[in-house]
Amino acid sequence: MTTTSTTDPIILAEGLTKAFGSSPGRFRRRRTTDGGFTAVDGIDLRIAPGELVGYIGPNGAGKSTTIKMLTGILTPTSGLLRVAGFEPQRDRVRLARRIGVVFGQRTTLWWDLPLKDSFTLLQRLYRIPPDRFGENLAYYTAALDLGEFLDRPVRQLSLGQRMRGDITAALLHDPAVVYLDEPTIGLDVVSKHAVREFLSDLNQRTGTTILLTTHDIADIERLCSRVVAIDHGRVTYDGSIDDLRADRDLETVVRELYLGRSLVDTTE
Ligand SMILES: Nc1ncnc2c1ncn2[C@@H]1O[C@H](COP(=O)(O)OP(=O)(O)OP(=O)(O)O)[C@@H](O)[C@H]1O
Repeated sequence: MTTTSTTDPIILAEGLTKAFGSSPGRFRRRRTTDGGFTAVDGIDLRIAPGELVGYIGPNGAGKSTTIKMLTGILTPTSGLLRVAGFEPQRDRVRLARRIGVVFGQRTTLWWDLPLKDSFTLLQRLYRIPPDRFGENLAYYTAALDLGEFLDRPVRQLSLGQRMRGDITAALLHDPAVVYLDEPTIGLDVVSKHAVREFLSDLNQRTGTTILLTTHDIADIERLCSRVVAIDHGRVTYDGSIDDLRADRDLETVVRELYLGRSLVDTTE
């Protein structure tokens, strides 16, 4: 018998902090007299396998910095961090097999190569077995309607086509956790809808854990049963959008979440 349960978090952060421009432990406030800056300021987060969580807040709140720590790109200044049982910055290579990342404002695809060649390179990089790769590529080609531009160089793709390519690239190796940083930014209404429906289906079909950063409240409404809002590097709300909507209209919810006011303790 084991004491571990299926509800053990797949993402666990305790007191997660990232300060730029100075040494660990020197920050008590976000801006410091020596010009340093605390982008993420003691975040606690527990995300269970299979959750689809919206991670939102105003510009500069610290969302991308958090995601960069969750992938191992940035090293936390202090605090505890585990993703799929790994310490991201120490186990970056092993963790890479368990996570997928999409940065909506950038592509991870090879610009001059046909889209399908990027996928083949990723197969080699992640050592995806040929059968599995074939199945996944066929699935995503159909689900995201990639067929007509698989042979086109990435630089010739529209934003919506490129985004669908990036999402596929992040999923070909069957990651347990996917971070999506603004996956619908700049897309037209139809493409946004297609991406949302795809993500919802992915989450339900495979149980992939998804952490989604977005400024589009429709993404949150359609996809996320739970929202974590941050501002000035601190969590201001962690709960369901329905709880917020019980006594507020949507416009007020959006304003409060994106202005970063604390919805937890309104006496502040
Ligand atoms: N390498 C860095 N050095 C110094 N400051 C940084 C660095 N990276 C980010 N910051 C600062 O940390 C703060 C948080 O940035 P971050 O990119 O995490 O915000 P964000 O919530 O993702 O914002 P947005 O919604 O605009 O993408 C910002 O004020 C940013 O200027």
